[in-house]
Amino acid sequence: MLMMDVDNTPPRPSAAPDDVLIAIDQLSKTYVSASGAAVHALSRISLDIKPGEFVCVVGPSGCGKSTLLRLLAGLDGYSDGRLLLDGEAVAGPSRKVGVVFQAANLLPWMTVRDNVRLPLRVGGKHAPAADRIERLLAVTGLGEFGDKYPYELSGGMQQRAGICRALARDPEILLMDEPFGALDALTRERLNLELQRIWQENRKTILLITHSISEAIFLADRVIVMSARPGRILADLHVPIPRPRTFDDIVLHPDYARLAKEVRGLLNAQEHGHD
Ligand SMILES: Nc1ncnc2c1ncn2[C@@H]1O[C@H](COP(=O)(O)OP(=O)(O)OP(=O)(O)O)[C@@H](O)[C@H]1O
Repeated sequence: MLMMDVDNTPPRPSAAPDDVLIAIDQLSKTYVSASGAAVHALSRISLDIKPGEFVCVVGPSGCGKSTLLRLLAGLDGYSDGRLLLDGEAVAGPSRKVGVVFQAANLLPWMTVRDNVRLPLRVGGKHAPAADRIERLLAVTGLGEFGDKYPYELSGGMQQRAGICRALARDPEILLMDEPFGALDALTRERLNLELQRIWQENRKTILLITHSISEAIFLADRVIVMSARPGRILADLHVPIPRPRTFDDIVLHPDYARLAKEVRGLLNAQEHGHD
């Protein structure tokens, strides 16, 4: 008998394998509420994300999606488990990571260009790559708006500026928490198309949280479905639909219908679990 036929599965190595950029291993997070009660937000989440993958996370409200993103961004500490970015334990915010939240949070007294440039200045780079900033503005349709102030922009444009700012330092990983949640449906679809294009051009690794099943399937290589709190992973669904995708085409795709039904079924079961 060949030795390799024997099932002696090795223990998980301490560093993630080369083809894993984000390694989440048995990750748990418990908050202590103002009244002193323990709030179990995440329970033993395990998930590996490869470089260049586009992963969308859906789940019921309060299931710990934003918590997961904050832990990945190094903005909060975890209670148990392991969290590695590029083989290194997350111990705080990293230059490898850009974050986009639901509100663009642009500084109102700075122009769009200065807002986008801000992470480079804060990061101590004295000669921010002007070309790069201009290219980012152009790619996101803000080429003509660099000198404007945030109040002069629509909500969708502000959100695009927020994406530019997150990309300014050329991070390997982009974490997006409901980035288009506050926008009208058409603007949201347009920005989904733009994000698809930006991702295809740059191949960042993206983890995006959304409440929209169609947005998740449209954008993702994988859709992760989380349970009600404490958040666990219920399903990790591969989206085999070729890119570039359009909304008109994708809704007619049999895999779209199959995946949407599966995700909806899982989420509905969670809602009923609360009854
Ligand atoms: N700082 C905190 N202190 C105590 N509890 C918290 C804290 N932050 C979040 N929680 C709780 O942890 C749970 C998960 O919150 P989180 O914001 O991660 O959920 P979510 O899935 O992103 O929700 P939503 O979809 O509504 O944005 C919730 O019950 C929330 O009340």
